[in-house]
Amino acid sequence: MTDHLIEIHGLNKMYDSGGTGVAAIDHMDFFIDDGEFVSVTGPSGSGKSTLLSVMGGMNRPTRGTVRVDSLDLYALTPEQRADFRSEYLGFIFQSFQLIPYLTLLENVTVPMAVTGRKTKEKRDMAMAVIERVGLADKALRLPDQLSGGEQERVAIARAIVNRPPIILADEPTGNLDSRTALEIMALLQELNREGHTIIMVTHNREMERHATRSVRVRDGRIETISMEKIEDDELNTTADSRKDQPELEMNLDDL
Ligand SMILES: Nc1ncnc2c1ncn2[C@@H]1O[C@H](COP(=O)(O)OP(=O)(O)OP(=O)(O)O)[C@@H](O)[C@H]1O
Repeated sequence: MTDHLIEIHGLNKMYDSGGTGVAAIDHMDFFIDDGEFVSVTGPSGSGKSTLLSVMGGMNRPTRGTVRVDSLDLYALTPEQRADFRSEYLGFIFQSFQLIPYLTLLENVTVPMAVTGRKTKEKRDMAMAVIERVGLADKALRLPDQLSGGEQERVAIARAIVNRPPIILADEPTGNLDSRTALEIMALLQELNREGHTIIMVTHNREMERHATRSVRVRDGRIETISMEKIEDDELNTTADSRKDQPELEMNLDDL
């Protein structure tokens, strides 16, 4: 049994780029504990998205292991890995990846398609997370009838609807203005406080301070990694910087 929720050992990922190998991940070792909110920052092309997809069981590494809750992800069969993903992971992408012809409610219901839950139960669970992210009055709208920040909240609602212990977020604020980005970060912090472990990839170092620990990558390697949680007073600074922001319409207690 491992003590860490996620363990990365000797990780390497090569891509074939016109006959030349590109090392998107060039030997990484680190771990993430249950309850952390880890930011992964680094310049464009440094391997952040590759790392997230490898950690999410979607991109087989060339060498090394990824263990989640002591499961060796790439020793599983593809079916076992798919089951693992639906049980353990919620994904949030920069581009939202909402289905344009489905309502917000239907979009959030999609990850429950394979859960065998009854239709009413799925609808109730979807509505609970939609309320949670402050969009109950817009549940029957289509994605293009929502603002960018609202679409991001739908993407978050969809990611948490199956109550996964781990949320993987790839540039969750990349398409948002700074005020909306802060609202989204506040929502991620709330989810983290309630027990979701979050790994967030971002090129924006401003977002790093909202996490409890940071990993900086460059050229596929770890440049720096903070081993200690970011202190509470630093997080309070973050909270202070949000004082001027409007109250979020969220019911954070009912999940
Ligand atoms: N499918 C692929 N085939 C070949 N090379 C790839 C592929 N995906 C990524 N790469 C290369 O691997 C390296 C790391 O890419 P990756 O997308 O992981 O970086 P990133 O830090 O997420 O970048 P960005 O911030 O621009 O999204 C880059 O050199 C990229 O060109």
